[in-house]
Amino acid sequence: MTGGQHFQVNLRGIVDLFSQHLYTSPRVFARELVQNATDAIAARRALTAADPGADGAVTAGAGEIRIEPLPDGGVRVSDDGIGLTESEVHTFLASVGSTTKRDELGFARQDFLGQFGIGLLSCFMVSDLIEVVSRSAKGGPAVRWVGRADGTYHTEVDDAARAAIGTTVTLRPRPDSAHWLAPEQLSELVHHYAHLLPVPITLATEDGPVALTDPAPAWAIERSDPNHRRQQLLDYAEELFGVRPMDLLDLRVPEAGLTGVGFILPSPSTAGQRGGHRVYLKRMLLTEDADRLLPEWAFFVRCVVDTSLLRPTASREALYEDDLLSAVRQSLGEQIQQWLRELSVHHPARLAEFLRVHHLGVKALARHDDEMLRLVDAWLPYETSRGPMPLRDFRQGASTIVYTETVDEFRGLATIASAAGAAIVNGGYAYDTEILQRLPRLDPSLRVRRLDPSELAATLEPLPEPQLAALAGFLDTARHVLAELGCVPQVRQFHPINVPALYVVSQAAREQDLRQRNQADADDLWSSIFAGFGEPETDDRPELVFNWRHPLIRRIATEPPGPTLRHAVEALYGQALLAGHHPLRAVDGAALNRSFLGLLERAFASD
Ligand SMILES: Nc1ncnc2c1ncn2[C@@H]1O[C@H](COP(=O)(O)OP(=O)(O)OP(=O)(O)O)[C@@H](O)[C@H]1O
Repeated sequence: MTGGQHFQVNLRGIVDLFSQHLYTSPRVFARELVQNATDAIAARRALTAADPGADGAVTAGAGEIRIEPLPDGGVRVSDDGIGLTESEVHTFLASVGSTTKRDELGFARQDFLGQFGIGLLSCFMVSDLIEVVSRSAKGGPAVRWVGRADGTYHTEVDDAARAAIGTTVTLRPRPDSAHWLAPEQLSELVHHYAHLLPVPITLATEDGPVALTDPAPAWAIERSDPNHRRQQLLDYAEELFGVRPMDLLDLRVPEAGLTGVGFILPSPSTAGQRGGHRVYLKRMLLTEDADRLLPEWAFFVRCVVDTSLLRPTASREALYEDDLLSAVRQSLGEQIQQWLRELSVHHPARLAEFLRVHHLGVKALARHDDEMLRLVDAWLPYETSRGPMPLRDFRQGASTIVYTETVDEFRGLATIASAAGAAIVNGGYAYDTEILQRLPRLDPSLRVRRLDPSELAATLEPLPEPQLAALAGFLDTARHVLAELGCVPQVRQFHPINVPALYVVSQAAREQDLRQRNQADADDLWSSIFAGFGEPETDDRPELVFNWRHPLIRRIATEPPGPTLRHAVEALYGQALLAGHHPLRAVDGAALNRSFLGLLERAFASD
C-alpha cells in the first residue's frame, strides 16, 4: 500500500452546507471578517509582548480595523494585525478547518475569537471571490491569495501590494447578494456584531471615517452616582428590549470571565418561557436570544452579558452546552436569589412590586422549588379570614393551616369562620392548593388540610334543647321542603348576625353531590349506570343552617305551617346558595322562582 492520499473538499458543497444548515443568515460573513481582523491584532500584540526587543517590524500597530466600500460594490476590510507569511497563506487560508487559533492540543486559545478554521469560508455565501493581501509581522514579502467559490485559488508574492504589516480582505459583489455588501447594510451588520469590541472599527465614508464601535459595555462604564448608573442602565435596557425593566442586578461569574446585568421584566411572562438573553463572547455579539443561560425558574430576568470562557457552537450563534455553562447557570441563579433576598431585607416595597407583577410565575415555580416557596411564604399576601397577609405571618404559632379550595367557598365561609374563631386561607387561586400542600417542607411540624365546611358548622353554637323543641313545627316544614332539594335543616346561633342561613356542604356531601349532578346531566344510558351507585346516605346531605341570632329567622320560625312558611324556607335556601356562590341546579332555580312569586303574591294580597 502506498502513503495516504489527501481528502478533496468540494467547496460548493461546504458553502451550501454553511448557508443552508449551519448559519441562519449569510450576514455572519461580516462578523467573521471583523473577528479575523481582531484576532490578528491580538496575535500581533502577543508577538510583540513575547519579543519586545525584536526589530521594528514586530512592534504592534495601533490596532484598528478599517472598512472601505469599493466603487464596484465590493468591500475591503483592512487590519494592522499579525498578517500571514506565504507559507501560512497556503496552510491556513486554503485548507478548510485549519487555524492558527488552537494550541498544540487542539484547544481554542483564550486570546482569540476564532477557533474552528472555517469562518473565512462564510464570505463565499455573499461573494464568489475572496482576495487576501497580507504582510506578516514575522517578516517576508507581501503575498496575495485569491480564492474562488468554485474551489480554486492561487497565491503570488507581490511585495508592492501592501507596505504595512497587516491584512486586507476584499470581497466582490455577486448579483444575488450585492445588498449584503452595500455600505449601509454592512456598517449596520458590523455595528450589530462588533460594537463592543475593544478594537476600534471605522467605516470610510465621503465625510471621513465613522466609528462603528462603542467605548465600553453599558454596565462597565464607571459612574460615581449609583442611582445615575441605575437610570443609565435602565435606559440602555429600554432601548434594547423596547420596555423599561422594573429593576436590575449586576451579574458576575469570574470562572467564566462573565460580567453583565440582569434586567427584571416589567410585565408578567409565562413561566417556562426562556431565552431572549443577549450574550457577547469576548465582546463580540454571539446571540440576542440565548435560552440556557439562566435556570428555568428565572423567567422574569433578561440578561445582557459578556463572557470570555463560555464556548460557542460552530455557527457561533448559540452557547455550547457544557459543564461550564451549567456552572454559570447555577451561579447566576444564586445571584438572582441573593438579589431577591436583599430586596426583601432592604427594599420591601420593590419586592412587593416585583411579586405583584410576577406572582403567577413565582407561584408556578414554588410548586417545585423550595427557594421560591420560601419567597411566596414570606412575602406574597394571601386572602385569609384574618385579612390579607403572607402565609408565614398567618401560620405563626399555628400547628395547622386550613384552607378552602375555591374562592367562592372562601367568600361564603370566611366571615363565619372568623366569627367562630377559626382561621382559614383562600386556596382558590392558581397554584395555591399545591403551594399550601408543600408548606410542610418549610416547617415539617405544620399540618395543612382542606376545610370541611361541616366541621365549621359543628362549631356553631347549638340552641338549648327546650328552645329547639319549641321549633318542632318550623323544623318539620323545613325538613319537608328541603328534602325535595336534597338538603336537611339545622338551627344554630352564630355570627355575623346578618347571615340568615348558611348552606353547608360537607366533604362527603360534596362528593355525593357531584355524583348526583353527573347523573342529572347524563343521558339515559349513563343515568341508569350512575343510578347503580345507590341511594344517597342521609348523613351526607348538605345542611341549611338557620341563624337563630337573625331577627327574621326568629319571626319566620314562629309562623304557623302553610304555604307562606314553605315559600320562606325555599327563599332562605335560595339566598344561602347565592350568598355562598354555590351553583344552582334546575330544581334550585325553580324553588327560588316559586318562593319569590309566592311571597310577592302574598305581600300584595295582604295589601
Ligand atoms: N485578517 C487576518 N489576518 C491574519 N490571519 C488571518 C486573517 N483572516 C484569516 N486569517 C488566517 O486564516 C485562518 C482561517 O480563518 P478562518 O476565519 O477560516 O478560521 P478561524 O478564524 O481560525 O476560526 P473560526 O472558524 O472559528 O472563525 C485563521 O486561523 C488565520 O490564521
